[in-house]
Amino acid sequence: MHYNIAVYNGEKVAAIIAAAGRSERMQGVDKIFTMLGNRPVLSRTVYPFECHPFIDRIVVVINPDRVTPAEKLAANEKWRKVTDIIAGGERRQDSVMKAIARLENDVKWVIIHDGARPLVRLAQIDEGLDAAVETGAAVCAVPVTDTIKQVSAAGFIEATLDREKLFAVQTPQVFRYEIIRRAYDSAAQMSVTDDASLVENLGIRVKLFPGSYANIKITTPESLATAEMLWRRSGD
Ligand SMILES: Nc1ccn([C@@H]2O[C@H](COP(=O)(O)OP(=O)(O)OP(=O)(O)O)[C@@H](O)[C@H]2O)c(=O)n1
Ligand SMILES: C[C@](O)(CO)[C@H](O)COP(=O)(O)O
Repeated sequence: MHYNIAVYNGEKVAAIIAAAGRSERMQGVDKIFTMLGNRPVLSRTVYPFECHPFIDRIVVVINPDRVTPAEKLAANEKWRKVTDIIAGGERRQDSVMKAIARLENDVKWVIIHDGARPLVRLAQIDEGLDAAVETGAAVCAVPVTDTIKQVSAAGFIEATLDREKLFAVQTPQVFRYEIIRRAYDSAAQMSVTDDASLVENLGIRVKLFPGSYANIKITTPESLATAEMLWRRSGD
């Protein structure tokens, strides 16, 4: 059953959980269903969105081979807000595009989040919505902590970039529905690694809001080990 009661400033908010990747860098572990503190990573990721008072509905995009396990998980977890579990596409952006197509015009805000970032906090959802009010687009990010070099194809340093201006962008990424829909519609030929890139391409300013060094993306076995340590430390 879907309860239509949640709004942000009177406007409906949908979340998209992009979880349709192939976990190719995980050496055979399906990172979306692997356990983190006795619960699958996907459960951990969906939970803050399921609990959040502003989120009305959630679309989960899943690898085509894993739709049935995801549906079983949704039933076990008794997720009330997950209205759609759909098969993803080839690239992350193809998966997100399929999810956006599921949303109707009555949704005013869309929060896009990686299924592989289970350590997102409830407060980051609030902060993202508040940050997005100004231009209709906001992404969470942290200052980079390494020195970043621009390198030639031959492997030589070309430039040392000014670290003060460099941020590592995470998810959640928050957009007005009309903006993200237009961004995805207008950039079918572009290949991007995050949703904000498509919005930037429209010439719309994207605001940063504080991410967290704990909001890691599980990408490699090492990052899963880090996530487990961070999860234990969080005390949940
Ligand atoms: N076709 C795709 C590819 C990725 N993702 C999702 O986008 C997020 C970020 O992608 P990434 O960490 O690169 O995940 P994978 O694509 O699974 O990783 P890999 O490249 O190692 O296969 C993940 O939650 C992943 O499930 C997606 O929904 N659809
Ligand atoms: C969207 C993202 O998580 C922001 O950091 C990231 O760009 C996803 O990249 P990936 O290549 O799909 O891991």
